[in-house]
Amino acid sequence: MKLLKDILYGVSLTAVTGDTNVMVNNVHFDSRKVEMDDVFVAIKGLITDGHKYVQKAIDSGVKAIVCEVMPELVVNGITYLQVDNGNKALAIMASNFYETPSKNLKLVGVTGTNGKTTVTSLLYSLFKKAGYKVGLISTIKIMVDDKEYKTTHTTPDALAINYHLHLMNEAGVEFCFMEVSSHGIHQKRAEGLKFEGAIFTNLSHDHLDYHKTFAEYRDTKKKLFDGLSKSAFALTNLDDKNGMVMLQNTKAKKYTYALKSFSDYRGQILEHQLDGQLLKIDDNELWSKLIGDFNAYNILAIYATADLLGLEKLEILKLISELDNVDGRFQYFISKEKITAIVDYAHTPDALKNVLITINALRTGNENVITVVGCGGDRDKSKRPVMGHIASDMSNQAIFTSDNPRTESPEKIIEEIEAGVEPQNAKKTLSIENRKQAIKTACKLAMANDIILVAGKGHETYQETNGKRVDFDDFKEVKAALHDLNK
Ligand SMILES: CC(=O)N[C@H]1[C@@H](OP(=O)(O)OP(=O)(O)OC[C@H]2O[C@@H](n3ccc(=O)[nH]c3=O)[C@H](O)[C@@H]2O)O[C@H](CO)[C@@H](O)[C@@H]1O[C@H](C)C(=O)N[C@@H](C)C(=O)N[C@H](CCC(=O)O)C(=O)O
Ligand SMILES: Nc1ncnc2c1ncn2[C@@H]1O[C@H](COP(=O)(O)OP(=O)(O)OP(=O)(O)O)[C@@H](O)[C@H]1O
Ligand SMILES: N[C@H](CCC[C@H](N)C(=O)O)C(=O)O
Ligand SMILES: [Mg+2]
Repeated sequence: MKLLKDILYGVSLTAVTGDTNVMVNNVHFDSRKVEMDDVFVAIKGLITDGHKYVQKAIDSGVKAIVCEVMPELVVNGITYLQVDNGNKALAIMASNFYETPSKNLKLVGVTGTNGKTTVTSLLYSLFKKAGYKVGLISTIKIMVDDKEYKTTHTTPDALAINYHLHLMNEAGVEFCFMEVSSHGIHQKRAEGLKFEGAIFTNLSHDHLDYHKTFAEYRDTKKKLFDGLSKSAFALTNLDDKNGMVMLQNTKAKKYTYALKSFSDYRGQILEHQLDGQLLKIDDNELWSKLIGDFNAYNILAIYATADLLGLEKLEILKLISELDNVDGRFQYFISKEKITAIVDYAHTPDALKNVLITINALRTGNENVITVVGCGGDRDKSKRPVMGHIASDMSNQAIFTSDNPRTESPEKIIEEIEAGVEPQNAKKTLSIENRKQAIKTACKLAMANDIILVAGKGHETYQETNGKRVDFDDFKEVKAALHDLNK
């Protein structure tokens, strides 16, 4: 049990009815989870409004209600706290409830359209290899040092973040690397956290269904940097058009990394092949198993971060050379018949383009590139034709298929992807709604030395249709299909 008054520390209250000197059990923002003596925080969501469930929470025995709008009838014995923003209040209360766990470790947030999972996961592995206890909050999983927890979001809700940071405190974790998505920032899931530093990877087209305009999307990402303290570091990609925008209003110490411009951390690509690339960073050569210009940026970002967090430069370079690809990010294998199959989480136009540039740069002769790709349902529709254009223009054959249709019609999504195909590329495309069949077809079409790219789902192990998830793993599917065809 905790004192309500303590949990409310730092929350700006506009009205209070009842006693704050009471003991409470837990904090929740979902009426279906509250129990006796909990606090219920009512949040205005996109689908429904938490204020509608205040009575239900009271029926379940809560002691206090945090709300933006006071109910007309207040119940005796319940404490009501009015706030301007329920999401913000929830985040501060979550941090207080777990005794500000972010201040007991060095927390680094990573934001940007692409590369967050790659950068956070690589930093987690690098610091583990350096002998530290490390935490990770990512799209793929949450790690409390060696213990793995499942996650449903890239940036979980404030209670889940602070709960896991608290577990990290208990386990003696010293560094935690965390993805900070634009939805997460907008819904204030990371509000009240004490960041040691923040990293910006890049900004390109995504989530324009949610943020409406690109400027709004950019400004949401920027808020992570605006909120940093003077002692924190803010590290940005200087080659990205919006790299410096992120640092405009930050109080933190500013650092830059780049491949093309003069920057604090400068890198150069000397050589690249399918199994890795040779880079030059700070006058030292470094071999990395991760390929593609985009990974050169990711490597520079982790090099700079490790340096800013106090690791020795030469040790960092040695450890980077030991790092493997992150699950579902340019994960590849070569079949008996020398067909290369690559599974990659490219689910945005920019990521797809980067991956195809990287693949095309690896071609040595007239081998074909066959791309299997789809776009998620209930997500930004405007990226669909753009991805259709990129896939068909940059591959010899593009097969459009389903990628988590969610509540939308898979055929309609595919039609929207097809709409971006230019007439001269039309004969290079096929549409096969069933992803398994699409992958099989790609494998049938492939000949020795060809490259198959299966894009969009990366590490995901499911296909989601109408709220139901069925097991599906691109890497297993493409491996099995090539094997069955004896390739
Ligand atoms: C669009 C979006 O981000 N929605 C998030 C939002 O849900 P919402 O606004 O729809 O909430 P709602 O259903 O309207 O409910 C409003 C409130 O009423 C409460 N409620 C509801 C019903 C009830 O019976 N009782 C009750 O108390 C709910 O708990 C909630 O507090 O708040 C929920 C609770 O935190 C999130 O789970 C949910 O994420 C949904 C599932 C989601 O798919 N989010 C994706 C888009 C997302 O966040 N993605 C980013 C990564 C994107 C990227 O960068 O690529 C991420 O960080 O994962
Ligand atoms: N620095 C980068 N710049 C551009 N593209 C990248 C970069 N790093 C990775 N990618 C591409 O984007 C895909 C997604 O990468 P990653 O999962 O690291 O991004 P993310 O930001 O975590 O995405 P999400 O928003 O879904 O969490 C990769 O599979 C790769 O194709
Ligand atoms: N974090 C991204 C992941 C997209 C992955 C793709 N496979 C899809 O389901 O759209 C999102 O929620 O938009
Ligand atoms: Mg991610």
